[in-house]
Amino acid sequence: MNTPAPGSAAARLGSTGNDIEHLPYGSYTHGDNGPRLGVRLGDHVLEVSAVLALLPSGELSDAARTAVDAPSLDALLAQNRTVWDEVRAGLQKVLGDPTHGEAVAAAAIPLADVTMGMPFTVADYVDFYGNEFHARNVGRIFRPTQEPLTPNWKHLPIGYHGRAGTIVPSGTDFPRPQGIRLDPDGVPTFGPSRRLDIEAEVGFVLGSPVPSGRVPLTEADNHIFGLTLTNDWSARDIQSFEYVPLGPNLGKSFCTTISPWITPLAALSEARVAPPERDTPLSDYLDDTNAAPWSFDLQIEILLNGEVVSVAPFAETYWTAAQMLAHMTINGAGLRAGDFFAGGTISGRERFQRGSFLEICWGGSEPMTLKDGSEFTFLRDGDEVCMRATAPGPNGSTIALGECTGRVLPAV
Ligand SMILES: O=C(O)/C=C/C(=O)CC(=O)CC(=O)O
Ligand SMILES: [Ca+2]
Ligand SMILES: [Mg+2]
Repeated sequence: MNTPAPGSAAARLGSTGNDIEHLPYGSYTHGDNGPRLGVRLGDHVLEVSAVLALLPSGELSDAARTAVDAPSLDALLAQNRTVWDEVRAGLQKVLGDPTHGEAVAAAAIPLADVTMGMPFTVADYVDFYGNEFHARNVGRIFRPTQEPLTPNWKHLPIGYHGRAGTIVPSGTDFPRPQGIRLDPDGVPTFGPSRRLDIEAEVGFVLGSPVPSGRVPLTEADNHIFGLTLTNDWSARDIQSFEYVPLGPNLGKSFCTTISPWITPLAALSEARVAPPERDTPLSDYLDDTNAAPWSFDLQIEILLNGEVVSVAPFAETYWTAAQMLAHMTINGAGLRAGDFFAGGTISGRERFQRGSFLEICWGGSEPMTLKDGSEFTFLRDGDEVCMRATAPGPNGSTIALGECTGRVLPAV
């Protein structure tokens, strides 16, 4: 990797996974100050507007200066790729410059001293179903007498609209959801979920609004600002009773956790890989035969109470984020700054590459044995799930995505 100039903030503060090639954004509160838009360098957060104020006057556009003088990413998302790139280049310039190293390091705040909030205001939220291994597994478990893959699956990225208002930043504990599910005798009964689960996903943050419709595959880079690890907590018993025929609703709308750090797309330039080979001809708007590679080499580790229980390979996801975005807008629907979509539960070929306990433990019929010898199927009160991932970064660096953690509290 490029060694940062001695004395620069990058040299003083940067660490593997969070060096000058990464620079994820978040919204932090420090004592009575904040929330403010921050950028992460090593185990510190820096106020973006303060860092960019160190650029020589005239080097930053008014649009960029105004957008970062803000509590979160919202104003920056409302700008466009040119401004996004300008801000990142400005941060890299200041943080790599030894002249500013001492001042920036003195103003840096240890992560242990801040509270991270939602990095942006979620506008609309869509959750896709883009991974073929997951879709086949869930099909077999939920609909054992039918073809696992529905007839539409290879023709379009299936998705449903989720609940934007219950997306929370990592570290937010939540009570076990309650709802109507079948009791052991098959009678619909109200009560706490008995099949509380996770879904390991990558979420994509959108910006550069389009008032109405159509973001072609070639424009995806101009609208996908960045990405974040996402856990779409799912109450399988509530979900499996309610979802016919309109899809998931309360079984998934109680809480969705994201990492508070949004990794900019530019930091993942080296992690981009081709998606799995397509075996079904696609409509022109989805046909990515000759498109730039739009998948990512990301291995997502899933930890249950600190124990790694699965490693989910994102690159196995069949539909790409560019295709999902093209699909979301092909009917004329525009996009707003802060729109967010998750790509679907990530699973691979092997059992311990699956991104949900539903799949790993096959609907509860195949418990897994934890390190302490106990058997596990679905989440218990007090369980904590953490997701983390690394990817190859620019110039030989490593990108460590921000962690996505949550804990289940007893039902209220
Ligand atoms: O009913 C089904 O086949 C599956 C439902 C889901 O798993 C929904 C979901 O959240 C999609 C995903 O994350 O892949
Ligand atoms: Ca999901
Ligand atoms: Mg959810």
